[in-house]
Amino acid sequence: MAYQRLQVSPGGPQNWARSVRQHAVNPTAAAGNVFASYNRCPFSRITFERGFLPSPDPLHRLNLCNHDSIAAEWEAALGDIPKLAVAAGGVRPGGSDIAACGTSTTATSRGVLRRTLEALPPFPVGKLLSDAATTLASPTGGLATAAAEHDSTTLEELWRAYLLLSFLAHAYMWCEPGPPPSILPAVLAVPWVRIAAAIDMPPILTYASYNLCNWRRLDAAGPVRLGNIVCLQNFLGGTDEEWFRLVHVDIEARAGQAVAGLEAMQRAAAEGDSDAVVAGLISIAEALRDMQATLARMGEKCDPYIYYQRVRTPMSGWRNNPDLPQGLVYEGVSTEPMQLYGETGAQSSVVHAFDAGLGIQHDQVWLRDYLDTMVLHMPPAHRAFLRRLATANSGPTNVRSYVQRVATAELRDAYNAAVEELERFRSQHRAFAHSYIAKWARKETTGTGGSDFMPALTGYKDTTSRHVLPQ
Ligand code: HEM
Repeated sequence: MAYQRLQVSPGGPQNWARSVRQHAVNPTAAAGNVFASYNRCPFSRITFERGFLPSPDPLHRLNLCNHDSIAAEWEAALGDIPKLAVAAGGVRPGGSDIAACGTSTTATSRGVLRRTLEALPPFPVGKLLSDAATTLASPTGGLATAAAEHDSTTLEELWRAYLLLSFLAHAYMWCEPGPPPSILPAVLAVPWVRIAAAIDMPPILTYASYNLCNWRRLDAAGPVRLGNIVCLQNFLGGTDEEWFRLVHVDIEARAGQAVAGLEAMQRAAAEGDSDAVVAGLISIAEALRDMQATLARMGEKCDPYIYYQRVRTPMSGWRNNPDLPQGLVYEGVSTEPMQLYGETGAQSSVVHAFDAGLGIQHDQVWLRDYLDTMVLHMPPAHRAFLRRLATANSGPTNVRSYVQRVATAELRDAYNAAVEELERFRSQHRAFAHSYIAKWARKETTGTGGSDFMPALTGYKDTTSRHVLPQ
């Protein structure tokens, strides 16, 4: 299936934004902009130590649970997902492939998982939003300071609520056997849309909720590295799912050494500081080598067959997904189905940031459009960061142009080494997409992010290598 054809859908990439605007009946709607404000959210600081991962570390549970029994009930349901999924019969292996082979059931079933989630009391969304608005108006500004202490309701709390509702909704959709339902019940849909709107995110499982907000350190003083991190939340659970996610978190942290210096590198280009530009380029190459070393460890504890059969399905969305060709109706929000891409590494800001820093342009429209759409699934602070990097490319801060103009061997070699490492990462990653997905698919399949992924990943890799500068 050609990716270009996949692009044509009634939903459109802005469908979620439009629906959210129309239906977010948020009593604190005026405060919506406050919640999405860049300098107060846990994603606003992009650091050398942890890159795009949030600071402080993600919340383990809603603080509201301390004095709200209904919030505690929702957290308990979240913790029970792996158990409920097993009791209900587990995910449908391999997504729509099995349906194509005629071995799945035809009608959507309502097993114990779906029945349990439907019976939850209304999520305390109004309380969370009004508490957050109050805290943000306070002198501490919503940051987790000593004064705010652990029980303060902050933006972190809204991101935790986003994770909670995203996992519960995707468990409802995908963690029972048989075809998925075409309607998400209001008990899940309404609070999910409202919380997502408040933090300016789409109501779908994103890389931010699946990976960025989903880890804790075993030794709180130790590094964010494999061996010292575990997941906060799983769908089915088990080593393979946990490891798949933790490899992403480790990669995000390792990228920090380079992404946090990208804007400084661009400024150095404008100031003609060649040594600083070379240093920035070397740090990109080093970060990419570290990222490859971590990605190479994926197979240690995440088996390709288990990944394909069990880990992958719950990440799926409802756009370009043959299981839900019309999309999904969010009951209580709209009677029109929404079409949204599922979770994918393409929503990580790291590779987008390196593309921007190195001036790599994906000229083919279908490749560029897909990455642009993935940016809409990132935290607002990261979108703003990528916009700044892209804007800088139109002036003297463009690093690639600077390297071409000054043309010393040292600059060119450092630039080419960074581009070559990015191409190696993409090439290695493409091989993983083949051995973890394409190899097992019995018919053409799309990524959980909805792309025709093998041609797309080849395209991104080839475009990258074409940016190596001639000697
Ligand atoms: C077994 C491991 C992995 C598999 C099977 C896999 C699969 C995929 C697939 C299928 C896509 C196409 C988009 C879609 O979902 O439709 C994709 C895109 C992407 N993934 Fe992964 N992925 C894996 C690990 C990772 C990791 C660890 C990262 C690191 C952050 C990552 C970053 C990306 C990026 C940046 C893209 C966009 C394409 C590009 O810019 O080259 N992936 N991945």
